[in-house]
Amino acid sequence: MTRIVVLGGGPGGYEAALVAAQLGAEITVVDSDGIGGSAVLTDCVPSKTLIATAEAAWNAAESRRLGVKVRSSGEELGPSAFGVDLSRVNNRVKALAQAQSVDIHNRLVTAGVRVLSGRGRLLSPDAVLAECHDGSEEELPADAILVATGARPRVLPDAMPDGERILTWTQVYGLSEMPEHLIVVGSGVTGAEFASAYNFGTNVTLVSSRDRVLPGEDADAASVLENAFRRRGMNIRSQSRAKRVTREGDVVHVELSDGEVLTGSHVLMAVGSVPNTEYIGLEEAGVRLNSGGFVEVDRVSRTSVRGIYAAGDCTGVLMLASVAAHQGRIAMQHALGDAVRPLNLNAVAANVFTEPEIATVGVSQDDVDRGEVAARAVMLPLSTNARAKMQGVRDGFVKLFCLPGTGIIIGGVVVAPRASELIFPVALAVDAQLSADQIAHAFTVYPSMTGSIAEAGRLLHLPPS
Ligand SMILES: Cc1cc2nc3c(=O)[nH]c(=O)nc-3n(C[C@H](O)[C@H](O)[C@H](O)COP(=O)(O)OP(=O)(O)OC[C@H]3O[C@@H](n4cnc5c(N)ncnc54)[C@H](O)[C@@H]3O)c2cc1C
Ligand SMILES: NC(=O)c1ccc[n+]([C@@H]2O[C@H](COP(=O)([O-])OP(=O)(O)OC[C@H]3O[C@@H](n4cnc5c(N)ncnc54)[C@H](O)[C@@H]3O)[C@@H](O)[C@H]2O)c1
Repeated sequence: MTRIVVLGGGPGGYEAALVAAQLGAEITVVDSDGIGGSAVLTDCVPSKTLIATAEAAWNAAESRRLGVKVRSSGEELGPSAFGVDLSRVNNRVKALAQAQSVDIHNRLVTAGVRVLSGRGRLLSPDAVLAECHDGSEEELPADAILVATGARPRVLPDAMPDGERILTWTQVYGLSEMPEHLIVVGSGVTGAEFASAYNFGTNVTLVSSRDRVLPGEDADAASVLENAFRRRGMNIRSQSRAKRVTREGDVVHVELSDGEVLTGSHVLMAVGSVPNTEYIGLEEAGVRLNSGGFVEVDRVSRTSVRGIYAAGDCTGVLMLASVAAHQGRIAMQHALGDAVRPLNLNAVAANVFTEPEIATVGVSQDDVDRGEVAARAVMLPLSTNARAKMQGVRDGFVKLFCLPGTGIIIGGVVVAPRASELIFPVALAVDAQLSADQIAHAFTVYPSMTGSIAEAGRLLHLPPS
């Protein structure tokens, strides 16, 4: 039986373990912080649970625009009528994350995977040492090793988190009361999502080092989001870098690189991640890391050393739970001689869970504008969509990209509430190489937001020449 050892029990590691068990391998997962990894315990699952509360609060507050009022008093409910019990919210967040971790642990054990709680380290390209939390040590011989150790928040030396008022995103769930004034440093996906979630009931200032929020996303989408943020009272400081963060009793000061000092009650540092690739024997085993410390891998998750694979955030390849899981599964399929489809980043769907959400798949407007891809594009604002009007949706659009000659769909963007769900037909079209005409031809429900996706397909139709 092929022996596989996985370092790390996040989506990269646990999804790989499930595939390896199904393919008949003898598999051990060594995980240091809890099965499910950061994705389940500190990052993806907790943040989306927090955002679910923010979304519910916004919908309630906005409901008066649709005619909802308090029955007994006859009063309309404005945003000031709603508050958030952060202690209750965070208890729910932590309980849900823990339960999800237990579920995954049970799935692994049921599938026949051995789970060791502790830290793993490579002794050689074919052996791992597990230093278990119960004080024991075990040497695990391996025919193949998967490194899926993830990443952790980047910490700036002049902005050391104290876990109380200067926080990383893993520490916010310890708060029991809403911050009076939250300063979010960093306007990447993490910063934007937290700024959006707290933009209900809290003063939020977003410090963005670039000229717009979400510099890596579609510029039209980022501009819609920025307008929505400002409309709800968020203070956005563009082209501002945080140089130093200090605490003075109950207040925090954020010194910007132009010398200005912002004062708030709490700071959330969202300035990126660093990979967990140090002190685990990678370089000693000959595994090549890039200048940022990420493990170099090819499209079937092989590292520079035969028999050692890597998956997920420790590789720095599109840091998403879905991509980590995919890389992990591919690694096991390759290691165990199953059929493998190499990773195709052009078909990855991703979503920014802000209000509104921004979902993307395939080529981007930037790729087209830079001339890297030839495409025809169409953008349809949701303001023309009947369902959006009925639902009181103010912001959003659908954008599709197709190849100029064949009309094959190669990418798209949806900005809308629940864009994460609406992007699926576009992702399917990209993966299955459907044409704009095929999208246009499929029935959509009337009225529905997806009607705008089909309409965008119709707008891309070329008349016979
Ligand atoms: C705030 C935030 C929100 C996010 N939201 C989303 C989202 O909505 N959707 C999405 O797709 N992605 C999201 N992501 C990204 C997603 O969380 C990561 O891409 C995902 O966690 C990567 O999975 P992984 O398995 O590589 O690593 P992780 O989930 O980090 O798991 C790695 C595990 O390995 C353990 N480990 C480390 N070193 C060792 C060792 N030596 N031995 C044993 N174990 C070790 C770690 O403790 C951890 O438990 C979010 C990220 C952040 C920061
Ligand atoms: N919904 C999701 O799928 C989701 C959510 C969160 C994160 N993620 C993933 O995690 C990865 C990391 O995202 P991220 O947003 O954590 O990191 P990031 O590196 O993408 O963004 C960090 C931002 O902080 C800025 N910054 C750095 N130092 C600064 C300073 N001193 N002052 C002001 N700004 C500063 C950077 O310029 C950058 O724009 C991404 O690949 C993302 O896709 C995904």
